[in-house]
Amino acid sequence: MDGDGLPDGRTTLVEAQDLWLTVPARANAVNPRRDGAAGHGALTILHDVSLRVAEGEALGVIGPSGSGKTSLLMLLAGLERPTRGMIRIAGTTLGDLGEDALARFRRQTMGIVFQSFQLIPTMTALENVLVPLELACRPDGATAARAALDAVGLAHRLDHLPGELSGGEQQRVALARAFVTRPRLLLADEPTGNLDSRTGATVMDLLFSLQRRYNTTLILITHDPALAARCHRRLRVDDGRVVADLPVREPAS
Ligand SMILES: Nc1ncnc2c1ncn2[C@@H]1O[C@H](COP(=O)(O)OP(=O)(O)OP(=O)(O)O)[C@@H](O)[C@H]1O
Repeated sequence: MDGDGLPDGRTTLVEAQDLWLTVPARANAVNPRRDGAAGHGALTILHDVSLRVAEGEALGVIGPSGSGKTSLLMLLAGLERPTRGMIRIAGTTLGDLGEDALARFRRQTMGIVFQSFQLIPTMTALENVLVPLELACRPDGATAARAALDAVGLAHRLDHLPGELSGGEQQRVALARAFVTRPRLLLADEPTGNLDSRTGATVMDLLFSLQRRYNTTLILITHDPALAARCHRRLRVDDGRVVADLPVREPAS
């Protein structure tokens, strides 16, 4: 079984329980919080965070700068390990996996979109989108990558390097790369943060349309209240804690 049932019959895809993230004090320069939770001078970035996200749900994560949103996303992606607590995604407990198994699980289950696009600069758009397909040993890789770039309106830019594309185009390549393996979970960290508002709106229309088309579970970090309002639910984080979990609502279109 993939996950527990929620009261309304939906399946839980992502579950986090009592997550703490603590780092040595000297590593933190921006928002030090010294509560000694993990020894003298340790900084606790996340405190006792729990959440559940249903399959197909879009969750917006909002909160002030430095409140811990990206740190939470890094834990959910398995790119960082929590100091305490449990994360279960699609029935798999991340803490049970070693690094190789975790990387494999991440490739099979998740797509990640970053504010800074994170494309490989020496590879063309097509080659960038091919990377996750090749790692998954997909024999139809080239066809799938072309179709994914077509779906984001970039069929005519397959052979261009990221440096030859605009910011919005680069983020569309990143979306194609994230969705090409049809991940069950898409993690997006301020995907429009480096784009002007008009380009950002186009990228987000595309992201939500792909999310709905594939029934992808979405966890979206955003500073933009209008984007958060397009999600089914909003989680407000402040000072490393979840301070509000605003209930399911009809998302704005
Ligand atoms: N590896 C680390 N070592 C030390 N401090 C860290 C580390 N990662 C994050 N922090 C600190 O944890 C706090 C939360 O950072 P995080 O990037 O999660 O916040 P955020 O809510 O995403 O902020 P923003 O909206 O500005 O991107 C910040 O004070 C940051 O400096």
